[in-house]
Amino acid sequence: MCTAATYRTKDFYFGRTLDYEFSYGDEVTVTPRNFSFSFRNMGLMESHYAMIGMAHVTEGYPLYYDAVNEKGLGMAGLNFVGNAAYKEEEPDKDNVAQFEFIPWILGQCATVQEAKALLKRINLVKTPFSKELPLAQLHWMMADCEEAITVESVKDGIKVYSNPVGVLTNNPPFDEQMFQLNQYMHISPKAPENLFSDKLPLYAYSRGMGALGLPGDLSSQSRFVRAAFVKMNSVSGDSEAESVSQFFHILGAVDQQRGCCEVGDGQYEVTLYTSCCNADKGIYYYTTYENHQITAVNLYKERLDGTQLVRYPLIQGEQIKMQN
Ligand SMILES: C[C@H](CCC(=O)NCCS(=O)(=O)O)[C@H]1CC[C@H]2[C@@H]3[C@H](O)C[C@@H]4C[C@H](O)CC[C@]4(C)[C@H]3C[C@H](O)[C@]12C
Repeated sequence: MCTAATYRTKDFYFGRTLDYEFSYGDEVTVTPRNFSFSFRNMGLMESHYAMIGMAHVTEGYPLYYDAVNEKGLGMAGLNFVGNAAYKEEEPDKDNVAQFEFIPWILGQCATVQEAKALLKRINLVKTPFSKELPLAQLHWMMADCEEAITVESVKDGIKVYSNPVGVLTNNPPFDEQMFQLNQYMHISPKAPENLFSDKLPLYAYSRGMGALGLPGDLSSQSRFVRAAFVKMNSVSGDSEAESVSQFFHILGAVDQQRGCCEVGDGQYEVTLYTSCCNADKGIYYYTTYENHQITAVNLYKERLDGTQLVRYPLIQGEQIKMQN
């Protein structure tokens, strides 16, 4: 399971948790403006916006899981197993493979509005990257500082939903996830009043009782509700440190600990990494399951007009600061 979220203070932040039972070999990867993307059906894109994000790089290609471009547009792919459907190529459409979707959009669009225009012509095709890396069944959140949308390629075609919460998890489809929020509209950060019966002396015996009923499990619907509640009620200062700290706290609400989500054969899904990108400043912050210290890579410290990928393997292992 995974959860993606946006957050706005003075700057705009976009990030996600990536939850899985193994890593493909993830690296913070900068794609400079003149790296040549060769699209399977759409030809070469020789110059484009620069981007930074988490990717598995193979055969010289950045297979992005999530990224933000130099214009502050962010995009993340999350599992959508059983619902994602990719198509055969169609004439008069932009036939883009699932693994090309992030470079296709972030390479050319500065805003969600521009992405929406491209999405009108898109057909996500079922071309796999390779035999070893078959199609990933995903849906995506795209966001800039103004708005967020969810994009799903399903049996009926491409669905584009406005995402007023700025949160995405996995199944079910996004419209159903949103509908479920209706079930939780009584939940509040404030202390509850006794509406149960004025004939009973009920009272709030503990802090936090306004959120009684907020689901605590790891299912994707429950994580959606929990992340939405935490994000929508989030309060923080607007400095960089306070904003980044708060962002990691928001996604901390849906963190997965080893042992709690068994996926078979003694294997457990865990939060392999959590990212938070300052989309205005191009700084990609991350923590990993093994390393809680926040590490960061700055897009603008690289030569943005370059042609070669710049790759940063994740720093692993707890970095514990001894105080005495
Ligand atoms: C496993 C990741 C999604 C994590 C997630 O949503 N887990 C939830 C599990 S579940 O709902 O509860 O089943 C996805 C997100 C991005 C995916 C990767 C990216 O799409 C890039 C390439 C795409 C290739 O087709 C496959 C390898 C791959 C490198 C993908 C491997 C894997 O499917 C990734 C890493």
